[in-house]
Amino acid sequence: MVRYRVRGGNALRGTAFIQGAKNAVLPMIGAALLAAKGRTVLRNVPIIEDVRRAVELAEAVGAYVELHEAERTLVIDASKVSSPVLPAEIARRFRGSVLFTPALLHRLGEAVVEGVGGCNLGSRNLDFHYLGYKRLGAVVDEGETVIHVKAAGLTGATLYLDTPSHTGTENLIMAACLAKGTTVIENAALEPEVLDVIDMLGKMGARISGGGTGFITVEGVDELHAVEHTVMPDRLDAGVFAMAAAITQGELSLVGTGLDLGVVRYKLEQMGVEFHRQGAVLHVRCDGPLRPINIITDTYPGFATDLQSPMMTVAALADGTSYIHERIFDGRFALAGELNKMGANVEVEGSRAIVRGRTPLTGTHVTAHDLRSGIALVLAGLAAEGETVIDSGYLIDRGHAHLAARMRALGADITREISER
Ligand SMILES: CC(=O)N[C@H]1[C@@H](OP(=O)(O)OP(=O)(O)OC[C@H]2O[C@@H](n3ccc(=O)[nH]c3=O)[C@H](O)[C@@H]2O)O[C@H](CO)[C@@H](O)[C@@H]1O
Ligand SMILES: C=C(OP(=O)(O)O)C(=O)O
Repeated sequence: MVRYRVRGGNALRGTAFIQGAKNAVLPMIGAALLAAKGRTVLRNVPIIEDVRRAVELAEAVGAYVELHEAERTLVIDASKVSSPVLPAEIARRFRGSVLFTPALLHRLGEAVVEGVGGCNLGSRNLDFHYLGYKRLGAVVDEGETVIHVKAAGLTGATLYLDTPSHTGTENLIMAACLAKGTTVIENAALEPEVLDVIDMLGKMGARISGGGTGFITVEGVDELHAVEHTVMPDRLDAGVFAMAAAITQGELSLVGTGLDLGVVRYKLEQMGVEFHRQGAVLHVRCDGPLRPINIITDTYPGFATDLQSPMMTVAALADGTSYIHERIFDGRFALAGELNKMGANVEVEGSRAIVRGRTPLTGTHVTAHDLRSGIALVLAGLAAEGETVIDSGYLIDRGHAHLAARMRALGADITREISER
């Protein structure tokens, strides 16, 4: 079992190197399997557990994969993909497994999904994915545990998503790329990671327009070819490091952020955190008390739900009462109980949380219930008095690469341990 141990009180200072985006690299690995010939090269790959699971899953269906960790580079040869089965023991360990379905459908005419994992955040339906496949001509057998999707060939259609699902949009784009004719996806997701995937698919030969507008048009092509692509920076990793500077009264230069932090930056600025861009480097510092904040999570360009938990930690350290409204997931407040064990005062009422700060935080033994509550507890540990022990660190490692080493380089007192239980 992986465990993080954090001793609080150190201000974080220095240069923080931001990793490549988890939520872009996973669909890109799925996209690489669409190329029947050649080798795909992905650069700036974050060395996280989800990528390791995606590599295992790609190998399980017959792809040849090299993960060069030091070079943060993946080489994928999908020419020998031969098994339609996404085995439960790998697929149930991460959400990104759902992104392998379109390639298997196109390459083998079927996909057998033995399970899909991911953070436990309440209901996480896949009905938009399966309804979309059906409208493109696939047959979907939804068994109790195994889902079997079959298609002798897909044909373009007009698709509508009730809400702009992130992986749903990526999956339907990938399904439409090699379908016959034109597909229109209405109410498509606008996330920058989706646009990065569209960029890669375009290089592969796909004909996709409308990315970032909510209405995506895909003209089907006969084949896609292997390409080289550099994964965009992880805006969630960047947000966490910005918050780490804020709550430790530190000063960080974020390198690799590339994109603007958007609403996260504006919210932190409202709390009293200062940002300053110098060319490609984003500086963040805080040397005064934090003000309370109101947050409403939403799809892009709204406040990302994946930063809601880390922001709850920041709010607990602000002087006054903050309000958080979680609108994407119906079970994403597991952090509250753990933060309260450390001395926070967080009250949850349905989809809303009231955070009464500032209360001094004291280190104790806490549990990560999902990736983002895990990293939020690391943040709490950085600002707490004494030692915070966080289990299970595997969940944090699902999405943040070399976290302890990167934070230690900035002055944090944090270790990653492998424990017996
Ligand atoms: C690997 C990946 O990219 N994960 C991200 C992706 O997850 P994921 O793509 O799973 O999230 P979605 O955008 O699909 O889900 C958002 C909401 O829509 C609902 N829904 C979704 C699909 C569907 O077919 N039916 C349905 O009802 C879900 O139950 C959930 O309440 O976007 C989430 C929301 O930004 C992020 O938290 C995750 O980090
Ligand atoms: C919810 C998340 O991930 P996943 O969709 O991979 O479970 C996340 O990254 O916070």
